[in-house]
Amino acid sequence: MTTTSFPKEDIKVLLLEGLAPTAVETFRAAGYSNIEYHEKSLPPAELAAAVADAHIVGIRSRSHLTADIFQNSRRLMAVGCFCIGTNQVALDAAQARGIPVFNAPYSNTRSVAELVIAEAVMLMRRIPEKNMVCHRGGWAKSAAGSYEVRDKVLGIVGYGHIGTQVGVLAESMGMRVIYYDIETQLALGNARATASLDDLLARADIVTLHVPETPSTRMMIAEPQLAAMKQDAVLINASRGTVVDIDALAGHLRSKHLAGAAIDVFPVEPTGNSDPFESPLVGMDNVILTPHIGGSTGEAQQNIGLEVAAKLVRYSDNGSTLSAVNFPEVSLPEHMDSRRLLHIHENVPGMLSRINELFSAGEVNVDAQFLQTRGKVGYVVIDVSASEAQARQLKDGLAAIPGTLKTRLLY
Ligand SMILES: NC(=O)C1=CN([C@@H]2O[C@H](COP(=O)(O)OP(=O)(O)OC[C@H]3O[C@@H](n4cnc5c(N)ncnc54)[C@H](O)[C@@H]3O)[C@@H](O)[C@H]2O)C=CC1
Ligand SMILES: O=C(O)C(=O)COP(=O)(O)O
Repeated sequence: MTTTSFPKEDIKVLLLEGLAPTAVETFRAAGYSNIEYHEKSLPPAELAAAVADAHIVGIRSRSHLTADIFQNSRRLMAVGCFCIGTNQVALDAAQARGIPVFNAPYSNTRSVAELVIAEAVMLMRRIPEKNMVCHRGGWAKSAAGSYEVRDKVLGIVGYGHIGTQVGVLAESMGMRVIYYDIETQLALGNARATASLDDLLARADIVTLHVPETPSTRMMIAEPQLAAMKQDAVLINASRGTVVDIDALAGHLRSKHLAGAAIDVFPVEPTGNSDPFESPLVGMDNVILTPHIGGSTGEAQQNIGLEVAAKLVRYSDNGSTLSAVNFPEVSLPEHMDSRRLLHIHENVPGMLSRINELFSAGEVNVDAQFLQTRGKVGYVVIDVSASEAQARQLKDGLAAIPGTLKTRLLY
C-alpha cells in the first residue's frame, strides 16, 4: 500500500448522496479510514462547511460545488462526481485552486439508454394515459393513436456516449435513427446525421435529448423548437432540466400537438426524497415523470462507486490524474524506489525553470519528471532518489515558489 507524507488516516474523505458501498469499500481497501458518509445531499451552508473540512469529496448530481466553496476549502485535494454530468461543479474555480475533478463517463450510459428505449415504446403505445384510466377504474381498450416503434424515426439530439447507445438499441428494434450534434460524430449502424436541429425536429416521431448542460444547450428546446416538432410526436428528456422550456412543453402537450413526453430531469429538482416535487407537468396523463433516475440502477451505481473511488485513490496515492475533466492529465507509473513530489502551479512563464533550479541546486538525483498543463494550471511530478529529509526540504522549496497552488510528497 502506498504511503503519503500526510498520514492516510488524516485524509478526510467526505461522501455524499448515498454513494454505493463499492465506493466506501474501495477507499477502505486502500487504507483510507477517515470516511464521513451521508445518505443525502447537504443544504448549501452545511455542504460548504463539510467540504471545507475534507481532503477528498464524492458527490452525485445534486450537490452544487460553487466557486465560493472552492475558495474556502483550502484542504480540498480532489473531487469525484459519482455520475456523468459535472455541470454541478464550478470546474474552472476548482482548476484555479489546483483541484482535479473526476467523473464516471460511461458507467451509467447503458442504464439511461435502456430507460429511453422503454419510454419510447410506452409513449408510442400511449401507455401513460391507458395506465391512468385503469388506475381510475376505467377501461380504454383501443388501438387509436397507438403505434409500433418499428420503422418510426427516432431523433437523437446529442450523439455522444448515451445518444449512440440509444441509437444502437433503437435500430435493433427497427427504428430509423437520425441525430444532431454540434460535433462531427461517427454514425453507428445506419444512423444518419441531420443538417440542423430543425431538420431533426421536423422529421422525428420520437425526439430524445442527450446533451450536457452548457450555455449552448440551455433552453435548447423552447417554444420555436417544440412548434417545429411533428404533430403527435413525443419528447424524451433524460439529459438536464435546463435543456427544455417546461412551460412551453406543457402547452404543446395540453393542446395535443405533442402526444406525450417522458421527463426525468427538471429545471428545479427536490434536494431529497422528503422534499415536495412541483412541475407544470404534474397531473398530465400523457407524461411519464421520473425523479432523475436515468442512471439509477444497481449495476450503474456499483460500477460508478468502484470507478470514481479508484480514480480518487489513484490520485491521492500516486498523483495520476488520467481522465480528470478539468485538470492536466498525467498517467504515472508506480514510484517503487523513488520519492515522488507533486507540484501544482499557475500556468505562467518561467515556472519550470524555477522548479528545475531548485533541483539542480540540491544533491538528489531526478529519476523521472512529468509535466502537463491545461488552462490556467500546470502540474509537474518529479521522482527523486532522496532521503526523507531531503524530499521534505524539496517539498518546502517547491511550496515557496511564487504561483504554487499545491505541493504533495508521496514516499
Ligand atoms: N438522467 C440521468 O440520470 C442522466 C443524465 N445524464 C446526462 O446526459 C448527458 C449526456 O451524457 P453523455 O452521452 O455521456 O455525454 P457525451 O459528452 O458523451 O455526449 C454529449 C453529446 O452532446 C453533444 N452536444 C453538446 N452540445 C450540443 C449542442 N448544443 N447541440 C447538439 N449536441 C451537443 C456533444 O458534442 C456530445 O456528442 C450528461 O451530460 C448528463 O447531463 C447522464 C447520465 C445519467
Ligand atoms: O450521471 C449523471 O449525469 C446523472 O444525471 C445521474 O446523476 P445521479 O448520480 O443520479 O445524481
